[in-house]
Amino acid sequence: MEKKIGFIGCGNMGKAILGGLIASGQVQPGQIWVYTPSPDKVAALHDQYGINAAQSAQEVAQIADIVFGAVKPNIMIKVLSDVASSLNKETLVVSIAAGITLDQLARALGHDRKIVRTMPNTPSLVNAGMTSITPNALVTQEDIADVLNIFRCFGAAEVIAEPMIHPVVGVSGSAPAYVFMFIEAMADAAVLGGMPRAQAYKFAAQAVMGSAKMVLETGKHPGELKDMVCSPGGTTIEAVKVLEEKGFRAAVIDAIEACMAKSEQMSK
Ligand SMILES: NC(=O)C1=CN([C@@H]2O[C@H](COP(=O)(O)OP(=O)(O)OC[C@H]3O[C@@H](n4cnc5c(N)ncnc54)[C@H](O)[C@@H]3O)[C@@H](O)[C@H]2O)C=CC1
Ligand SMILES: O=C(O)[C@@H]1CCC=N1
Repeated sequence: MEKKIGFIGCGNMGKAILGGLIASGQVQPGQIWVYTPSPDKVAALHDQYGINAAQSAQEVAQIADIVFGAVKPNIMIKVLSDVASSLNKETLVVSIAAGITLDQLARALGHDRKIVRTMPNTPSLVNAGMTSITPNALVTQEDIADVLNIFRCFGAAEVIAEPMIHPVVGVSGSAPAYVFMFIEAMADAAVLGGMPRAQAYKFAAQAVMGSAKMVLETGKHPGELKDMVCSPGGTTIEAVKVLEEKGFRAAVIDAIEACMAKSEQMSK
C-alpha cells in the first residue's frame, strides 16, 4: 500500500495496529506518522519500528491519507475537533473508540468528512485480530478496501452495520479479557493438579487456540466439536456437568449482555 498512515494516540490498541501493520510488510515504517503527548513514548516507537515521530496531532492530520484516532473514548471528540481544520479534503479518518458513533465523529470532524468507525481487538498484536468496519456514506468502495486491507494485515476484518457494533464489542473487542481469565483459571487448576505454572499457561493457551481453530477451520457446530471430546463415562463429561451446574454459559451470556449494554450507554 502506497498511502501515508497516521496515528493520533498510540497506546495498547494503537501499538497493536501499528505493530501488526509493520510486521505484515505491506506498509513501510517510513509511511507511518505517530503523535502522542509523550515525546519519550513516540521516540521509543521510532526506535522500535522506525516510524516518523510527529510533533503534533495537526502534523499527522496534514500529512497522512489515512488517520487513525487511537485515543481513549473520553477525549476522542476533543482530539479530533482540534485537528479537523488540518485534514485534507480526501483524508480518511478511522476511529477505533468504543462508544463514539459515526454521527458524533461527523459533528467533530465536519459532515463532509470520510469517516470509518472500527472495533478492533488486541490480538492484532500477534496477527490474529478481529476488526469490524463501519463506513459513513461518503467513504468510497476503494477506501473500504484500503481499510479492510489494513486490518487484514494482522487478522480478519468485516464490514458491519453500525448497530452491530455492540455485539462486536461483546464478542470480539472486549472478549480477549474474558478469554485470558478463562486461560488463567484453567492454568490455576493445572497448578492445583501439580503442574508448574509456566507449563500450565502453555497447555491452557494452546488448548484454547486449537479449539478456536477447529471452529474456524472445520465449519462444524461447536456442540458437535464438544461431543467429539466427551467420551462416554469419561473425564470430559464430568467437567461439562460441573460447568453446567455452575451456570458457565449463562455467566458468559450475562457478562456479554452487560458489555453490550455499556457499549450502548456510551453511545448516547
Ligand atoms: N484496548 C483494547 O482492547 C481496545 C481498545 N479500543 C479503543 O481504542 C482506544 C484506545 O484505547 P487503548 O489503546 O487501550 O488506550 P491507551 O491509554 O493504551 O492509549 C491511548 C493513547 O492516546 C494517547 N493520548 C492521550 N491523550 C492524547 C491527546 N490529547 N492527543 C493524542 N494522543 C493522546 C496516549 O499517550 C496513548 O498513546 C479507545 O478509544 C478504546 O475504546 C478498541 C478496541 C479494543
Ligand atoms: O474496554 C473498553 O472500553 C475497550 C473497548 C473494547 C475493548 N476495550
